[in-house]
Amino acid sequence: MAKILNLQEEEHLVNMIGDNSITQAIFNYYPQCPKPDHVLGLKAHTDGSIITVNFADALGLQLLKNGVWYNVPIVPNALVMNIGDIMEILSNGFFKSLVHRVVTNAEKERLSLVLVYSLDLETELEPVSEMVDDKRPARYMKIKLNDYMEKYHDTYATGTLAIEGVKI
Ligand SMILES: O=C(O)CCC(=O)C(=O)O
Ligand SMILES: [Fe+2]
Repeated sequence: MAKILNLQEEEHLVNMIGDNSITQAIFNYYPQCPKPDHVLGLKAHTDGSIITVNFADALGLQLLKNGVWYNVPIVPNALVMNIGDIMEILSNGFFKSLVHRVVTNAEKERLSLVLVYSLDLETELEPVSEMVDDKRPARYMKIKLNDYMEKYHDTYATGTLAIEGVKI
């Protein structure tokens, strides 16, 4: 990703990942649902991660693009990766955190294993300096990851997106 951003210091993003960086493994179980039109498995959100890796056994994950929800297909033995809020902030908005949700299924249950790769909670999050210049000033305010995650959980509960709250 540092290469895509053309960062001089290619290891910069990797070097941000230290001994206290957090990886969460989340196992989601979605039972069969007799009323999939009325019940979501997981409401629309972005992940508060650098990147997220997802492995699921059935359709259900949907992504939002230009106001339209699309099914993420199940490709045998393939992992799905999505960008999270941390990467959107570090890249100064070059990479976008993916809005996604999970719909329920009347026919079958669903299992997913989600790996959420994050940083040390003490990290001061802000766009990396190389992604900021006069033409493209910082689009996200500086915030400690711990404080960001607090906002993230509050906004998740209210159904809004934390990333919107740190945009300048
Ligand atoms: O169950 C899934 O496929 C996605 C779960 C998810 O988006 C999450 O745990 O953040
Ligand atoms: Fe998610």
